[in-house]
Amino acid sequence: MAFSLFGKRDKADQPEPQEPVEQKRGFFDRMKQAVTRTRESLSESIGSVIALTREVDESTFTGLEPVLLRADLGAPTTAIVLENLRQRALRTGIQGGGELKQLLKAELKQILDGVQRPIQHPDGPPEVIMMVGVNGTGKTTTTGKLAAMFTAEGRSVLLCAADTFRAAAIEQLEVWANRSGVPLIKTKQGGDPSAALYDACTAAKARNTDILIADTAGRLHTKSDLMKELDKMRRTAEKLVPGAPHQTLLVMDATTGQNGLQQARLFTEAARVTGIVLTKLDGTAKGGIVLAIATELKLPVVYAGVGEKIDDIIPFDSAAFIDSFID
Ligand SMILES: Nc1nc2c(ncn2[C@@H]2O[C@H](COP(=O)(O)OP(=O)(O)OP(=O)(O)O)[C@@H](O)[C@H]2O)c(=O)[nH]1
Repeated sequence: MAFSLFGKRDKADQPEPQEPVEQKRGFFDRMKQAVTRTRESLSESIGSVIALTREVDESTFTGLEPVLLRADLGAPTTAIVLENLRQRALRTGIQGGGELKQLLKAELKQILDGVQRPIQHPDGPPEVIMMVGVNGTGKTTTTGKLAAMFTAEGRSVLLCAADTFRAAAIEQLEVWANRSGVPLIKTKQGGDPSAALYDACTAAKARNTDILIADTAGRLHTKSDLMKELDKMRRTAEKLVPGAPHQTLLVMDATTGQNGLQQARLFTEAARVTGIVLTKLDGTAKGGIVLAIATELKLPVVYAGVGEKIDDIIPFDSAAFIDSFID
């Protein structure tokens, strides 16, 4: 197995390419842009708590609680953050609000870092990635964006239209495939998604394709026949490619907040999810859901969707997120 961060794949005989400084800067700026709404609302409310803070005491934490809840950290995560902050504040004997803000940032970053883990890539191609999730979260769009991103990084990509349920999904993916110039394996609407995946795995092996991404139909964890279908897809991939699917990415819509989290919790248990893609981060003031995902799902956010265009996806970086989240 080759290990690396941020979805970068290192070929055994090549030194791992460093992420260019400008590219990192670009990701940082785009993250900052994407969480503008969350930051603005948070900064204002944290600002007013801090303005009242001559000395950090219990009233400071009481003041912070609704602020974190409004940013959608959720009750359990907010309670953990405040308790840890209280302990840290006691230990370090901090005084003013400025120091408190730095401690809060450190606390939040630690939560995110705690669930980050290197992506385990297979020793040889193809790497199989399955996109799963409830309806309308952005699976097809994200599949298209990832295809473009990997292609731009010099990897060969094959797409599999395994969403044979939604009428327009195959055509939609075809449009994305054409945009980034990658081949697509599809079957007709209503066809067996596992059969499409079987063909795609066979083709990816024969063509020595680096990455195969399968877009699957939106489903609820409560639909047991559809969850079984996902399981069948997994088994089909595994039969043809050792260790496949190497990544199962749950696509979550950031704008659905705590409701989405509840669905995701049950989904991750059933579908062996390895990481989260958080879409529509650009459209919400509730970016704190990232922290709730870390504490409650114990899964890393691997990519963030920050718009509807083909390049509106960024590898998730906890430092960039926290710096963008709290000014
Ligand atoms: N603003 C914004 N919109 C997004 C993002 N990702 C996806 N969308 C939009 O979300 C809508 C749904 O996206 P799809 O990719 O069709 O969702 P899906 O999960 O494949 O849908 P089903 O197959 O029905 O489950 C589309 O209008 C996308 O343009 C994002 O990161 N930001």
